[in-house]
Amino acid sequence: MTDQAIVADGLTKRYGEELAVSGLSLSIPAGDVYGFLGPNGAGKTTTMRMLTGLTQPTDGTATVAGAAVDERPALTERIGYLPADPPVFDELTGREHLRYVARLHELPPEEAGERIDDMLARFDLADDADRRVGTYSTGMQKKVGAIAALLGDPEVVFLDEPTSGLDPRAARTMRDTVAAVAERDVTVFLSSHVLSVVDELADTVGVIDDGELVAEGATEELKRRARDDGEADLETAFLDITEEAHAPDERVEA
Ligand SMILES: Nc1ncnc2c1ncn2[C@@H]1O[C@H](COP(=O)(O)OP(=O)(O)OP(=O)(O)O)[C@@H](O)[C@H]1O
Repeated sequence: MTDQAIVADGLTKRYGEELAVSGLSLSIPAGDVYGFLGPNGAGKTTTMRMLTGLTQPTDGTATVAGAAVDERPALTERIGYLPADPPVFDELTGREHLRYVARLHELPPEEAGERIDDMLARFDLADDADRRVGTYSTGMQKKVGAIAALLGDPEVVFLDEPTSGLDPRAARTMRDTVAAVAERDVTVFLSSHVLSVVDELADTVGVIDDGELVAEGATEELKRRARDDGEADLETAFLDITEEAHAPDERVEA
């Protein structure tokens, strides 16, 4: 794996007239936890869909874990993706769904079985593993999606709102799991509106607004930039950055 786990150069996505992501360039070192923040509609999910090969960029290029995002087989082998609303097969049980994902990653069945049992127990899903996913609550489906994203031992994992819909204990488990994954030098691209989660986990934060990256830096540095009185927090930094991005440009008005 190269030193940079995620490299994007001028990544752009246009939906008709709508410019969802505009000339986004990223260079994220391997092993980093990168918090990707932005207001509703800023372009976070669109960026993640481009970086995971699910949506083709209108312009620009990107490489994730050494695979170009249009090299689907090589890319999907090396990455995991937990979308905000993970797709699940209603007719399968939780365990069957995860076995299917393990087969896609060509995990040996015995190893897959052990890993699935371990993750189901960790997420307190063991007792429900043999029930149809269609009968699961939103939070239970999110847990299955998270296990599926991590099952193939990805080099880079994309997590869109990983704690939303989870009860406090499950949210804690999710945060601990992400921290443990990051300890193993997996690169984590984490998008969440829950800034305490990003603050806890992210080494670096990037802020996207109206499709453009408007700030990027070490989490602590971004917080310090927001306040110089020692009361720095990520929420203040986020509000300042996104307000500035929308402030009328006086030079243009003059
Ligand atoms: N399939 C699509 N067709 C048309 N427009 C789209 C499509 N997907 C996203 N968009 C538009 O692209 C922009 C960015 O959307 P995106 O879902 O990437 O935002 P987001 O930052 O993930 O927002 P949120 O925080 O609300 O989830 C929005 O204006 C959205 O309406």
